[in-house]
Parts: sequence; C-alpha cells; structure tokens
Amino acid sequence: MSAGRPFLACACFFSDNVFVERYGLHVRYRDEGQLRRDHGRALRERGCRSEEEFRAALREIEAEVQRRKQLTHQSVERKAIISKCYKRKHPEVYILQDSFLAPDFLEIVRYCTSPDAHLHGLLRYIKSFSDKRIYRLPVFTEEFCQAFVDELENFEQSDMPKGRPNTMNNYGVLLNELGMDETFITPLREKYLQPITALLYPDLGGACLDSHKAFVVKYSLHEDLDLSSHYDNAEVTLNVSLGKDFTEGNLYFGDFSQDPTPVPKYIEIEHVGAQGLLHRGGQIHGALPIASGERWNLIIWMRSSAIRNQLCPMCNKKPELVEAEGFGDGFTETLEDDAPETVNLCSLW
Ligand SMILES: O=C(O)CCC(=O)C(=O)O
Ligand SMILES: [Fe+2]
Repeated sequence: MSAGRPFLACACFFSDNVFVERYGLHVRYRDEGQLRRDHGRALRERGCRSEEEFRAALREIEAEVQRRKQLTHQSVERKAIISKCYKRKHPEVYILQDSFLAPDFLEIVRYCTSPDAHLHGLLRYIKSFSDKRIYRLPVFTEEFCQAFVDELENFEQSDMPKGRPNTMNNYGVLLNELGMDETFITPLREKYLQPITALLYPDLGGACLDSHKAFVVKYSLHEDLDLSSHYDNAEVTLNVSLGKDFTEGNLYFGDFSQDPTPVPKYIEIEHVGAQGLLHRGGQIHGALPIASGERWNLIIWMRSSAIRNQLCPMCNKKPELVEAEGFGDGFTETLEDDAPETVNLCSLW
C-alpha cells in the first residue's frame, strides 16, 4: 500500500489543535485577529478576561507553534544521541518476544488469524464497553510490564535528552527516540494487533494500520495528574496499563465538561494492570486525576494512510501534505488512480 512511499505530515500540525494549558482549551492559530474571533469567547469563559491574560495565552500559543516547527529536527538529534550514549538496563525488552505477551492475548490473535474468524466470535474473548466500540483485552505479562517500566525509569533518571509525548503530557517517553519502533512496536502492530483491529474497526482502516506513534505517559502526584479531553491523531488507539500502583485516574470517554446531565454522556473505564483498551482515536476522551501512586501507560496511536489520506483527522480537511521524518503523521502521497481501490480494500475487509 504505502510500501516504499515516504510517510508525510499535514501542514495543520503547525496551526491546529494548539493546547492552551492554563485554560485547558485547544485552539486553531493563524494570527492574533483570528484567535480573538474564533476563540475569544471560549477563552473568556475559561477565565482569560484581561488584555494581559490574553497576551500571556498568545505567548503560550506562539511558543508552542515555534516548538512544533523545531520538533522533527530535535527528535532526530535526540534519537541519535540516545542510540549512541544511552546504556540500556534491560536490553531484552527492546525486542518483542511472544513470552512478553499474555497467553490469552496470543489466543485472541490465533483466533483472529484463523480463516473463519469474525467479529462476534472475537467478542467472546474480549470485554466491550457500551456501544462506543471500546474494548478491553489482556496484552502483556506482569513480568514484562515490570521490566519495561524499570527500563523507562532508568531512562527517565539518565541524563539523556528527552522529548515529550505531546503538549498535554510533561512526563513520559517517546518510544521511537528510544529505538523501540522497528524491533518492538512495528511487529506488535503488524503481527498481533492488526488481525484484531481488522475485525473491530474495518471502517477505520483496521486491516491496514500501516504506521503509528508510540509513547508512554506517566502520572504521579508531583508531576502530571491527569489529561484533558482530546482526540488522538490516530484511527485506532491502544492504551495498555503498565502499572505501577495507583488509585483513581480512570480513563473517560465522552464530553466530561457537559456532565452531570440526567443521562450521563460519558463513561469511565478503569485501567487494569497489563491489560489494554482499544478505542477509536477520534473519540473524545481524557484521564481523570490519580489520587496516589504512579500510573504508567503505553499508548500506541495506530494510523491508516488509506483512511487519513482522504481526510486529516486533526483538521478535518483533505491533508495538505508536508515532508516528515520516519512515520511522519502517517499520510502518504496518493496517486490519482490508487486511492479509491486502497480504501475499498480496507473497508470491505
Ligand atoms: O492516560 C491515559 O490513559 C490516556 C492517554 C491518552 O489518551 C493519550 O495519550 O492520548
Ligand atoms: Fe488519547
């Protein structure tokens, strides 16, 4: 499908979905006038009332746009330094082995790769939550989770340069910079996750998730506690709880800020150690604050170029393609005559 074609990004990355932390709001930013017109009211409603406060928000937004412009280059540099200088504590966790995976997960994958596998058969093995197409399934062994978190802590404590998963997480690790993409995340996606997502999300390119962005988020009492409502730059997301011990910190889906309403519009889902949640990336969600302990989760944003080439999920327009490094944001150049065929291939699975 995208074999041999470089992955690209959408230009909206430099202007859309900019998170203004102090007001917990995502904005689109072209210039000051547009910001006032499009988001002035929402900012005021969240407490940004004086001109001085508006200027401070503007500075925060401009700094974020600047940061994004330098991101790719800095990430490539960090990856090179880490590869050269970082001493791995558990080198074995970098190369995916079947022994890291929960026996029940392997059973699910076996079912999904059998010739007569179908959605209803799969639903006997995994827990599904309401009608929101959110599923829980075992993924790793406890032993693997412990060794993996120990490796990530070792990295955190090292003096290596560190990127951050996104603007809403100040702690955590980008796994491609650590060198885990080729030997761990890509085989996990292609060999194990894709047979499952093909049955669960055929309409979202579940059968052809050809790239990803993988990172680990970390919440603890003196660092980040929670994560605001957002949608992921992904068709399908896998979120696995790696530990450690913590209380509260549930994931929620739906518009939390609109509740309480007579019929709750959002659902809360507890994380279970070593188990994963699969959900649509485009579904609004967030994480409630933890009350104690430390929470580490592996997040894999899985992308289908066949789907996103039609419509960028971040700006909701035909993507304006720009060059990128590695998997970029999972877009590819579509040739005039292969786009419809590619999409059919995915959605007819
Ligand atoms: O903390 C979590 O469990 C959710 C993280 C998340 O939604 C994200 O990083 O996209
Ligand atoms: Fe998310």
